[in-house]
Amino acid sequence: MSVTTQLIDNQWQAGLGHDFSSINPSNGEVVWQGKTATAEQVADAIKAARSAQLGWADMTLEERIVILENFAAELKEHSEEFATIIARETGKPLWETRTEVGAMTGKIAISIRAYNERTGTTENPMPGAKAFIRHKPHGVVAVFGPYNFPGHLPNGHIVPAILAGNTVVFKPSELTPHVAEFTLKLWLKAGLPAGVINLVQGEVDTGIALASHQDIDGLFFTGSSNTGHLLHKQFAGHPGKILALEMGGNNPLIVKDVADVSAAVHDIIQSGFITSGQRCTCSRRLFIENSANGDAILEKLIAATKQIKVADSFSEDQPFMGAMISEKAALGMVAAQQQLLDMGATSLVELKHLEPGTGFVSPGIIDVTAVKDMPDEEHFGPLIKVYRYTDFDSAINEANNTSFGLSAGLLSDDSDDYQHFLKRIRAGIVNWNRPITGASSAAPFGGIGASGNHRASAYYAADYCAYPVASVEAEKVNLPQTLAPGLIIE
Ligand SMILES: NC(=O)C1=CN([C@@H]2O[C@H](COP(=O)(O)OP(=O)(O)OC[C@H]3O[C@@H](n4cnc5c(N)ncnc54)[C@H](O)[C@@H]3O)[C@@H](O)[C@H]2O)C=CC1
Ligand SMILES: O=C(O)CCC(=O)N[C@@H](CCC(=O)O)C(=O)O
Repeated sequence: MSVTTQLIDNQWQAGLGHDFSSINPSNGEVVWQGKTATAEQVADAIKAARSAQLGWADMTLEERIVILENFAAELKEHSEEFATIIARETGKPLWETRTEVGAMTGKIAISIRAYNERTGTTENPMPGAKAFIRHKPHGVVAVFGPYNFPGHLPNGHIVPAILAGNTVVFKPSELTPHVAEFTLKLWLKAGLPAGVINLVQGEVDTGIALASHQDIDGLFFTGSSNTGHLLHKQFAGHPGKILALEMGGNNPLIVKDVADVSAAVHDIIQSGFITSGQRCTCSRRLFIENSANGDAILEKLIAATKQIKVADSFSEDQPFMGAMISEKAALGMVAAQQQLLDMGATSLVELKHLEPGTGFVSPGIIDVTAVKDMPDEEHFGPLIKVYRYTDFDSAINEANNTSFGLSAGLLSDDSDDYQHFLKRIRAGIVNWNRPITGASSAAPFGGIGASGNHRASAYYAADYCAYPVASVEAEKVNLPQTLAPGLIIE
């Protein structure tokens, strides 16, 4: 049972709520056990963040950067241990969790650049005074993280938030408590002052206690669209609080006239099946032309999909896909596939639950061209839904026929096609002849519609971590040479 579950004011505490645990989805082993934070512990964490905030913001930017860079050094030093913890708790292959730790490390330098470029201080001369634009932190912000990148995605909110002078109460996914605990241990080694990042762990009730607390100034969320919508409703009537929502997608990838069929198949697989389909950017809908080229791509895709290696995170011969996050998630994908089959879809490669008690599934492809009234749902796993099309514009229209708008892509050798697509497609990430996953931290990252609330993360996270302050300043009060008409001051 972990007694280092909650970190409040740099003091580790056991939770005082109920038991919860995390399970390695590759083999059912219990990875971590602890108790949830109660509403009182959440309130204590917010109080600690509030007490620390002014002191933290009063430090110079350079002083805060030293702590952040120490954290990057700790990540580097403990990278293998950390990648192993992420792999055990999520089921992702080790090669992939190593890249997750790398992305966390890279986030520090990128956030510093973004802070200076997007929210730094600018000074402009004006007659008898100076005009300044500065940025100030909001205060205490809550950060909510998802399970699929339990290190990297919360880090994408936490690093820019504290860099800007905010303090944080972090509520990770209940499926990945060990990753969160290890992250905070590294922050402590980095010399983080008390109260700057507080960790509260638990399930939905802990999340509700944090999100609904009066004394937070904002909430940065990465997670499902359903939860994001609940939070958005909860924040209605609080225009003074900042809410950044990074949610899911029902992302389309259109393929049209490509000479290199193998390259197209590679990009389709990277888009649809990486992380066992558990990336918000994964393509869920694949549009393939009714043509000889389309047939060749589909045939090769089916053959390559059947050969995708699915195995344990630590297999010597590393797999492309590990287990999904849980057996429940795996069975959910089998049920989603069955629902589509019942609606008239045709299975091209069956997604199968591979081993009872684990999250292992094989990747699936299903042709949904004949299905009327397709549900506009994010199926968060390795199932590609194929739509055959004859007319490019109708494919683009159908690609846009979703309430989401996170990522979208076109595979085509014709640049005119891409210009046509780029103008019409509605999404925050639009790629051409590249996978639609693997977005860069050095670019804005966010979607439109049900995918977000116009507060893009990654490079633009700086924008929601601080508010602008415009000032006109002069060293002394000066009487203007010319007074306004009708004004006499003697
Ligand atoms: N747009 C983006 O940047 C990304 C979006 N995602 C999305 O995240 C989802 C997968 O992550 P999950 O962990 O399943 O998301 P989730 O929405 O279930 O959980 C996210 C966080 O919210 C908390 N939570 C859940 N219900 C809550 C409530 N009623 N009140 C307050 N807190 C609550 C959870 O405990 C967790 O900490 C997928 O839909 C995926 O598309 C994942 C990665 C990136
Ligand atoms: O937040 C960033 O620094 C960049 C965005 C990012 O890392 N996106 C990844 C994973 C997001 C997800 O789907 O869970 C990606 O686009 O693959």
